[in-house]
Amino acid sequence: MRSAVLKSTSELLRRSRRGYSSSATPERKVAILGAAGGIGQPLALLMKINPLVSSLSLFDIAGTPGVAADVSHINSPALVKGFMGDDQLGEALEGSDVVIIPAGVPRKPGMTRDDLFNINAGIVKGLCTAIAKHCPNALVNMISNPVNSTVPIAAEVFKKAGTYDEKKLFGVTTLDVVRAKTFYAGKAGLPVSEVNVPVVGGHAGITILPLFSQATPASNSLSQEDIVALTKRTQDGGTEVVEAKAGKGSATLSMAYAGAVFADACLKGLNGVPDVVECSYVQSTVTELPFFASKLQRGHFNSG
Ligand SMILES: NC(=O)c1ccc[n+]([C@@H]2O[C@H](COP(=O)([O-])OP(=O)(O)OC[C@H]3O[C@@H](n4cnc5c(N)ncnc54)[C@H](O)[C@@H]3O)[C@@H](O)[C@H]2O)c1
Ligand SMILES: O=C(O)C[C@H](O)C(=O)O
Repeated sequence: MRSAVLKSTSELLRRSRRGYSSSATPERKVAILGAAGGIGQPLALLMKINPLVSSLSLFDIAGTPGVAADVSHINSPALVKGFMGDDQLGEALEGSDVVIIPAGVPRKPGMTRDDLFNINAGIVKGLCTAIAKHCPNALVNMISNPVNSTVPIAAEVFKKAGTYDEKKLFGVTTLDVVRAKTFYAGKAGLPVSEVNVPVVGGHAGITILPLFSQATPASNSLSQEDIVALTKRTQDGGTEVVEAKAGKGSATLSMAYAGAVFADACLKGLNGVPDVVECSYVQSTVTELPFFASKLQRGHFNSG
């Protein structure tokens, strides 16, 4: 009996240290802007079942009452509310710890991410202006493309509002990492759950730089041709999905997964969980470029 109690207490402490104990976990509000979209809906589902989320705010220009009603029936702790239209944006954002932005148009075959700039830049500008006003301390996870441009746009909006903190603005490049891990593990015949591959640079074509030389576990079965092919497939991963969807949009399900992984890292960082490491596109001094994706750890995900 005593050993069972000790065992369950130590399990509780272990989970608490990892940020998973409901009694020890701080209340965290997550807002998703663009929550009724192709990424937004499965991302809402994944954030609803994340035990670190206590309040989930789903905002879009249309369709959020239905998504919120649907997701809210899942028996996990997060309280879900839907918000629709500009006049509800402030309330959707108020008190948010993490804001995830998949709002904007996706690519169709033949388009580059840059072709989305004109529409998505305006959407991101409007949403970031509201973030600066209603939750200036939130961590912002930018998914909307072109990420290489929407992140600098967000930075300028926050600078103008006087709320910019370079450690709180992230371009979500996790899908590049997810793809690199999957393709590398498949080719090298390694268990995918044990594989790690850093991806640096940016989030468009040749700016996506998977570092297979730093992949773990290392593989000595891959030739130089294999590495070239893996690099190209990772760089073209988005286009592979856009073409396969044949006009019905770009990656949504794998992106929702990747977005949920990255948001979870942000929440763990905020909760003081040590050793959180993810790649992300951020303001950087790693190269001469003002923004660059690289491995982030302490200092970005928490203040330690
Ligand atoms: N970072 C990445 O790795 C990555 C991966 C996949 C897709 N994306 C990008 O994510 C974006 C969304 O893709 P999707 O497939 O979900 O598109 P989608 O069209 O299915 O959904 C976008 C949603 O944004 C909403 N929206 C538009 N303007 C808005 C506004 N002002 N405020 C709030 N919501 C607004 C729309 O109503 C829609 O529900 C695209 O720009 C796409 O290129 C990025
Ligand atoms: O490729 C796209 O347009 C969407 C996204 O950036 C992706 O990498 O899947």
